[in-house]
Order: sequence, then C-alpha cells, then structure tokens
Amino acid sequence: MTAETLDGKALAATIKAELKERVAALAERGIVPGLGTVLVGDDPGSHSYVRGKHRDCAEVGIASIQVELPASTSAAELEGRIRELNEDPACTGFIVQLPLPGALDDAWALELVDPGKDADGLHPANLGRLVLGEPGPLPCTPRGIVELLRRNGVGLSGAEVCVIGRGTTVGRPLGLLLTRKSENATVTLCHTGTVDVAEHTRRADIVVAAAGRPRIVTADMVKPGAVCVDVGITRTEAGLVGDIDPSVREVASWIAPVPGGVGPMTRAMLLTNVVERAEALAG
Ligand SMILES: Nc1nc2c(c(=O)[nH]1)N[C@@H](CN(C=O)c1ccc(C(=O)N[C@@H](CCC(=O)O)C(=O)O)cc1)CN2
Repeated sequence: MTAETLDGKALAATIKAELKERVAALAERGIVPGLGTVLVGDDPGSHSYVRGKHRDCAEVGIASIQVELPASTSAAELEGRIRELNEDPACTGFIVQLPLPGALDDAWALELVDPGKDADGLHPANLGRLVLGEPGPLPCTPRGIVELLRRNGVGLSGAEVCVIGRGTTVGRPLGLLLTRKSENATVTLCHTGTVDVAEHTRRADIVVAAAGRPRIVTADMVKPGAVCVDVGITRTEAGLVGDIDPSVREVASWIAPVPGGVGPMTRAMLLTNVVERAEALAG
C-alpha cells in the first residue's frame, strides 16, 4: 500500500478562497477584520510563520497589525504591548507567537490576551470553553487537523486516535477536541512518560505525531491502513524533517506530510478564527 496524501496546502487554498468571500461580505457592511501578531526575538522559524500569517491576511483582505520586539524585551514591556492590542479597535483578534524567548513565560503572556480577541484559542478561558464544550475560538493546529481529516472523508466517530505529544498548542487541546460529542473519537495521549508508545500506535486507526522528534513513528509502529498525521517539524541542514518516517507511506492509507499537510491548515484556521470573531461582532 502507498498512502494517499492529505494535502493541507491545497485545502488551505480552498479555505482561503471561502474566507475571502466572507471578508468581502463584511467589507460591504463597513467591517474590516484585523489580525495582530506579537513576535518577540529572532527565531527564524517564528519570523517565517508570522510572515506567512500576514501574507495570508493580505490574500483574504484581513488588515495586519505587526508588533515586533527584540529578545531583550522585558515582561513589563511585553505586557504593555499586549494590553495595547487588547484596547486597539482596529485589532479584532491577535496572537502572541510561541515560544517566547528567554525568561518570558508563554502561559503568562497568553493569560494577558483579552479572551474575546484570542485568535489562537489558547487563553485559559477559551481552553476552558473547549473542555466544557462551549463555543469559542479553537486552537489552530488541532482545528486544522480535524478539518483536514473531515474534508478528506476520514471518519472520526468511533475511531481510535493515538496522539503523540502533550504540548499546549497541539497534543493536549487536540485530545479535548477529538473527544467532543461532535467528533466522538477515542483518544490515547502518549508522552515522554509513556512506557511503550508503539503498543498504543499499533492499535490506532489514526496516529497524530506532534512530539517534534524526527522520524519517531516508523512503519512497524503503524497498523496497515491507518491514517497518519505529521505535525512535528525539525529543521535540519537537509531541510524540514517530520515526526513520521517516510517508510510509513508503505503501510498507511493516508498521510498528512511535513511540509504541506498540517502547517498550512494551522494558518488557514487562524484566519477562520479571525473572520468568525469579526462576523460575531458584526451580529
Ligand atoms: N501563537 C502560536 N504559536 C505557535 C503556533 C500557533 O498555532 N500559535 N504553532 C506553531 C507554529 N506555527 C504557527 O504559529 C506554524 C507552524 C508551521 C506552519 C507551516 O506552514 N509549516 C509548513 C512548513 C513551513 C516551513 O517551516 O518552512 C508546512 O508544514 O508545510 C505554519 C504555522 C508554534 N507556535
């Protein structure tokens, strides 16, 4: 078997075209959604992701507000810039690009964001809404994974899903999202304390690898016909390497690759959160 590709790049382009129409409809009512980004430090990956987010905004007609700060930024200064965006009427939603450098604490910064402007769905109040099954912005990567599977006809209800990685942006919220009644999957969340990861992945209909450890999922760990979603990105001299070994293609039915799978969907879901919020504000 050679796995078919879950093409996140193509799907993200379709979603952006859909959003462009919704943004045009808002513009006719005099409403322009505005996405703010707060980028601290000089990590090349973070800079590239934020540039991509603003390119996407331009493509669909969302206004961009960019705050760029040096790695030496103090907690007080960062807090001030976040509070400015909370108050800025042109900014309908914003994100703090993670991870923050040095001693700046990710969780502390996320908590400063007005939950009503939390375009990433990572504020504790919005994660709480996810736990309770209440409406609110959803974390972009988990939402992108669910959308990628759904729009390709991969069934989630009743599926055994093994998620590797318990990080705040992907693994943990993905577990919450997949176990909602609307998704109805059974989730096993593996992490560094899991004794035998392969024992869990081999039982799974869907494996999501979000550990950020190159090629940790190999063909012998995957049930024939399973769907595999690669989220981990490691930059090497040879290029980007995912968490899923290329040999898995011979065993899986579908694979979301790195690059071109979940990454573009993360960006498309950020735009979706921004547009949905602007529509809700417009009434
Ligand atoms: N505030 C946030 N910080 C971070 C998030 C997040 O959702 N919110 N997720 C990641 C980084 N990220 C978005 O910010 C992100 C990661 C990867 C991609 C992407 O398009 N990847 C491409 C490869 C691009 C490349 O690296 O050359 C792909 O997989 O095809 C987009 C966004 C951590 N921080």
